[in-house]
Amino acid sequence: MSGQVLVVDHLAVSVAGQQVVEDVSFTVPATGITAVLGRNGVGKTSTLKGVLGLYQRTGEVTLAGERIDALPTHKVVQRGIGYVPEDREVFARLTVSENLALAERQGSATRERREMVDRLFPDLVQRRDQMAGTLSGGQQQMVALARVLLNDNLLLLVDEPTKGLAPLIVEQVIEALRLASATVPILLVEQNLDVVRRLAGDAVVIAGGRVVHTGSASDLLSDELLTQRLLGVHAESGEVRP
Ligand SMILES: Nc1ncnc2c1ncn2[C@@H]1O[C@H](COP(=O)(O)OP(=O)(O)OP(=O)(O)O)[C@@H](O)[C@H]1O
Repeated sequence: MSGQVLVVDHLAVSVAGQQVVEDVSFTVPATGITAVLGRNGVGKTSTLKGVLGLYQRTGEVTLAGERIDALPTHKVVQRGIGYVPEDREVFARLTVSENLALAERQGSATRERREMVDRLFPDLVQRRDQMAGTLSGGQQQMVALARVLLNDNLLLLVDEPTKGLAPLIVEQVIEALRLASATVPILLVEQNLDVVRRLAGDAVVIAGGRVVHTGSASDLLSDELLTQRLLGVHAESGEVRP
């Protein structure tokens, strides 16, 4: 396989008849974490949903060398894209182990994968009989990540995993993402630039429905003027602003 797991070429995305992503092109390397950055409402989430086919899209999307842009969402997922949505979305009134059991795709989860997930998230092993709704935000994020790691994915799309979490919990999520990214490449939407600096190899910046910058995340974030211009924030001061 080439060095890219995902190639997005001239993707346009519409929701409720309105175009929310105009023309987005970028590639995702087959290893590590690639960050999608941009001010609020520029279309980061819609880009992920366009790749998944949840929103109507045009353009070319190629996963591991095969076009997936004409496929319905369930086929995209079967080809090997795991999605961790914003706000985690665990089944609150089911236990941790029930949440995980429901995520296992037929023929994909193996004993080795279950053991790997148990090794990555020992906290979840201890809490397997706890209702997911009573977990902390960070633990819920671990459930959400564990669910996609149970399956044999080529790529994970992870949307704002640290949103609304306390700093200590953010540290746990960073560690979980770091461990997860050693097993599968991740396309990460993230507003917290400290998290991006610590995790991401590459960054894709969206503005006005288009990609306005691609390149090394650390090069971008070490360039004060560029970060300020593209994201409206000084690199060392944390969150991307509207
Ligand atoms: N389901 C929807 N119905 C109507 N409009 C939508 C819907 N989803 C997204 N939009 C609109 O599309 C635009 C892009 O939204 P999107 O959530 O993709 O941006 P974002 O960059 O992820 O923003 P944020 O950082 O706030 O999560 C926004 O103007 C938003 O209001």
